[in-house]
Amino acid sequence: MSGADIREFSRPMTGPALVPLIDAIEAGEKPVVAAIEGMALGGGLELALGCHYRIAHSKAQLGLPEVTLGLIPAAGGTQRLPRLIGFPAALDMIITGRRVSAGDALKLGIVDQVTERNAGEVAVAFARSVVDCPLVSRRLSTWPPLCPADLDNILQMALARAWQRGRGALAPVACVQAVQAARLPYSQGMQQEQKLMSMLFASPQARALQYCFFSQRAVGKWSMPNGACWDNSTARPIRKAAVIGLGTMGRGIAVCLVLAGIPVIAMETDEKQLEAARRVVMALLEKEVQKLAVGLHLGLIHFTLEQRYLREVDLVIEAVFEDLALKKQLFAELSSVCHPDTLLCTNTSQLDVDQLATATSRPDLVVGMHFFAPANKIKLLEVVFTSRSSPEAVATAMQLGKWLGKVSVAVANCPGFVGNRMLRPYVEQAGFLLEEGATPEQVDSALEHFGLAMGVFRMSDLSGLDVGWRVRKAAGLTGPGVPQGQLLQTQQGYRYSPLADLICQKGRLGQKTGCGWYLYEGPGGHMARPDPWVHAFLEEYRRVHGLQPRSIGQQEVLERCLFALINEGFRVLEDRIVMDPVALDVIYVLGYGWPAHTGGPMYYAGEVGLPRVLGRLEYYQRVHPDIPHLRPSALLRQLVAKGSPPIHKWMWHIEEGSSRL
Ligand SMILES: CCC[C@H](O)CC(=O)SCCNC(=O)CCNC(=O)[C@H](O)C(C)(C)COP(=O)([O-])OP(=O)([O-])OC[C@H]1O[C@@H](n2cnc3c(N)ncnc32)[C@H](O)[C@@H]1OP(=O)([O-])[O-]
Repeated sequence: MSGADIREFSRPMTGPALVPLIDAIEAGEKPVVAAIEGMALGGGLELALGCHYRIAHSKAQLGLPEVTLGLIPAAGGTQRLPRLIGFPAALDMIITGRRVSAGDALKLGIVDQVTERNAGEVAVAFARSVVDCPLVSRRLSTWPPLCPADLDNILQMALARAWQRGRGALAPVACVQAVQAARLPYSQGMQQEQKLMSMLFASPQARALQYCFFSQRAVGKWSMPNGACWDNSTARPIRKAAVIGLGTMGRGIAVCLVLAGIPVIAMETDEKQLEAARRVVMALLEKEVQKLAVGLHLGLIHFTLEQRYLREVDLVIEAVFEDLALKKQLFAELSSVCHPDTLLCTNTSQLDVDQLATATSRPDLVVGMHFFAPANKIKLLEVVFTSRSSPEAVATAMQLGKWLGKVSVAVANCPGFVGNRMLRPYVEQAGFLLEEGATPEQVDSALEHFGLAMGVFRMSDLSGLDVGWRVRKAAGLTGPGVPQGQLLQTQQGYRYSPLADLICQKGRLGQKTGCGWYLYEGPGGHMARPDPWVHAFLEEYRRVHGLQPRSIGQQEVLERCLFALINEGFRVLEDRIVMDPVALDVIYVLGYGWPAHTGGPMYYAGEVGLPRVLGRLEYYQRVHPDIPHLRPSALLRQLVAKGSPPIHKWMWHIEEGSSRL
């Protein structure tokens, strides 16, 4: 049972109230045994906690995921679970919303028995065996709370962890407060639980998180401009796959495939790189085997230097060095080496998938599968289709993503696809703010205070400043033939900040070199500290170029960076790169650390108010007429003119607009 019907949250709840129902079961004189066959989540687990005994099938999963919906368990879970398994374990489950396996639930004491047989049948037999046993000790709400001596410290640490998990998110903090009330008598604790739930239930954050829940499922119902979509396209079975290029991304992708039980040919051209990859991949798999406690055939993966093994695979994912010529050459080779029906996928994050398709004899079987680092952790997968990609190829890549535990989002091929395309104006504004007087830490703290997992400069240092540098060189924006560091340098007619290029030229590439926008404890360090060298560098740059620094507030940082990103999102919709704005929100929440409790960039724009977003962009565009990314998109203007319809109606206006053309 997956808990309360989330769809009911936006309308009056129907059916019997759960709390009195569970209390009545618990108080009853007949032993009630919960049989947990599949999922016991949220209200489902809370109902089971009100029963006197719990039997779970070995494949069952249990959890209280309410926090992921901006809520708290509100049918006694915050009061019964700490009594049953203690405060630390209960806090961990409730603050994270994570699911536990039946085996772990047995170890924790949540269930009384785990069975490989039909849980219902076992529960009936169990009920018969306890029919004469007294129930008084089985009523959790009557148990005294198990208050450890250091409970205050445990709660303080839980509060700090709750805050760290989602800066600005209300629900994790409320979870701690509700569990804290389990030190009181049950009825008083329940009053606190209900009070906190009432505060959260109608909150904008709860609505935003529930929007995220449904959005991540809606993107599975993908469609393409040519009318192909999820329910008229058939995915092919993937009996064996290959990963070519075993750098960081290739290794993560190979791990994903093996964990999904798909045999993998892991291929490199360099012996040393192959051996290094073998060691890393096998270590990652060993770790997953221990963590997941599942049987895994490590023999599923075969490391090789030889292309001949590629003949037997159904799908190839290349993750070689991000160089177009190299990838085109590889795709041309794959055309002749692989079986004619083999899908050829690229993990490129920036390069033109259409050009790769052209390099093959099967452009219809070429799609992008853009994983996000670390590939075996980040749930997002951008499936990039070209105008020639067949619906079957897209359906297969989307399906494979799901098998790998990813949320696959189908996007049309364009520079940067969706995530990186929207990121460009965001990063660009951050650079301009440095020129105008801000420091990297001022910009980052404003963005992180908003809730982003990492500010733009910390994120750049993590991924490596040379990544963006290579892209700008390829775009002809910088490099040996391009004049460097001139006043508000214009490139291709628009304002361009050379700051990142100048930093890279100094060999400051971020964490990997021990310095970038920040200073680290050494190459590979992670502790970002403000760097006096960067401050002096910025002051000198402004002096040389006659730039009068000014104090820049958090509001301007957020508006310039986030609204520029949102504006590009509207352009992505105008260009029909995706067919639904929820796709942009899913991409940013899952792939770029956008705070889920605000719904995602496009949902957030609706919450802020489209007229305000438009007005602020118009203001900044007047102040900075040489920055086209600040020019409000036509769709944003159109939506405001139409009275700012809700997000699920935006695409209708695009259809309406394009049908008028
Ligand atoms: C009084 C308060 C009591 C309590 O404390 C509050 C709660 O219980 S709060 C609730 C706490 N419970 C949770 O937070 C559990 C939320 N659910 C999940 O975590 C996963 O769905 C689950 C793990 C159950 C299955 O994963 P999977 O196998 O990958 O499958 P899937 O995920 O693709 O879902 C298939 C379809 O079912 C839909 N749907 C699913 N659950 C719900 C729901 N509760 N409601 C409505 N719909 C739901 C889902 O939208 C999708 O619809 P569609 O139209 O086909 O796209």
